[in-house]
Parts: sequence; structure tokens; C-alpha cells
Amino acid sequence: MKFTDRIFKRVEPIWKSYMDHPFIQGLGDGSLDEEKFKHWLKQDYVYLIEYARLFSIGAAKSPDLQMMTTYADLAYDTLHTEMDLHRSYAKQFGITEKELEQTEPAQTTLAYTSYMLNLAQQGGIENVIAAILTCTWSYRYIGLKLAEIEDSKDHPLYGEWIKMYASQEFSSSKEDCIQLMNNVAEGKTEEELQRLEDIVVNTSYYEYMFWEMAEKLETWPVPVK
Ligand SMILES: Cc1ncc(C[n+]2csc(CCO)c2C)c(N)n1
Repeated sequence: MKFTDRIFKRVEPIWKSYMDHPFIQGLGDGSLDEEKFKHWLKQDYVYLIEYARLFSIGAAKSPDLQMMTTYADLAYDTLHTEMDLHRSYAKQFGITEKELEQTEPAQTTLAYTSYMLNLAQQGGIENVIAAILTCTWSYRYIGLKLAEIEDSKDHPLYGEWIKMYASQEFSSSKEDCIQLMNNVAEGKTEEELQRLEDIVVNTSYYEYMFWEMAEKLETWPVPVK
């Protein structure tokens, strides 16, 4: 059994719960409140900036050229393809790129990105890929499931979101990440594998919290700005 098969077994119940989350259900049936989507969009934009940094740390820590190229390509895809989707949605909502970029991260956004960046900076390349895996893989999982819902891809607002995350392009990002995870898992002790698996479980919880943050329009408890 591949290491990622074992990981999937452990995180599947958490990922399944995403599909019952009101934010995801609203994306799928088109009933999602625009304010909630805008909140997700802005928070996700600043999240993706840190995420691209994570891929860049992966490139810097790569032991060979092939791995370095994969990480650099993933950073490129995030900064261009994925963030272009966000910029185009922002334009539709009259949100400027500067506004997007200057979004103050909510507590969940900051906690999630800080957790991943801390792991990536303190450890080796295995920490980087373990921190990244849930993000790319779970969006593909959600995208495919939402695409199965009749007419979901034709929704005037959320259709593009579903098409993007269900796309072939994102499938190859996911496959690259799965392969990177299985490559670095080779030769690791059971204790080391457990620790990596726990990172994927924690980021799976953070993904749930990110949906919850958008659904509840979460910001800091005492706004001072
Ligand atoms: C909170 C959050 N988690 C996951 C993704 C999805 N995602 C981030 S990077 C990447 C692969 C290459 O761009 C994918 C699919 C997101 N947007 N926001």
C-alpha cells in the first residue's frame, strides 16, 4: 500500500465532512451567500500568497533538479492559474487587486498558514510536502464531487470555481503532490511516517476550519482597525 493510500484512509472522514458543510453545499447548489464567498475569496488570496511561499521553500530544499522543478511549477500554478481565478472573481465584485492583497488574515487563515510555514522552515523536505498535501488534494476531491451535481458547472457565479478545481490541470497538481509525498516517505521509520501522517490530519482539520471561517464571516474578536 502506498503511503498516501494509508493517509487517505485516515483523513477520509474529515474530507467527507467538508461535503456536508453549509459553505460547500451552497457552492454546489448555487445558494451560497455572495458575502460569504467574497470573504472566502479575500482570505484565500492571502492564504495562497503564503502557500506559494511554501512551494518555494520546497524548491529551495529540494535535493535534485527534478523535484525542484515540480515545486517551482506548483508555485507558478498557484501564483498564476489559481490566483488568476481569484483576481477575476474580485474584478466581478469590484474588489481591486490591492484590496485583495491587503486583506488582513483572519485568525484561522493566520493559524493555518503559520502552522504550515513553521513546519516547512524547521524541518526537511518531507515536512514541506506533508503540509502541502491536504490543500491540493482535498480541493480536487471537493471539485470532483461538486462537478457531479447537475448544472453546478453552469452556475453563473460558482460554476467557474467548480470547473477550475475539477479540472485536469488541478488533477496533475494533485498527482504531483501525491508522488512527492510517496517519494519522500520511502525508507522512513514508522515513527517518522506517523508524524507526517499527523501533519496531514491537522491540515485536514484546518481546511474544515477555513470553510467554517468563510461561512461565519470570521474576523478577529475585537476589531481595532
Ligand atoms: C484554504 C485553501 N486550501 C486549498 C486550496 C487549493 N489549492 C491551493 S494551492 C493548489 C495547487 C496549485 O495551485 C490548490 C489546489 C485553496 N485555494 N485554499
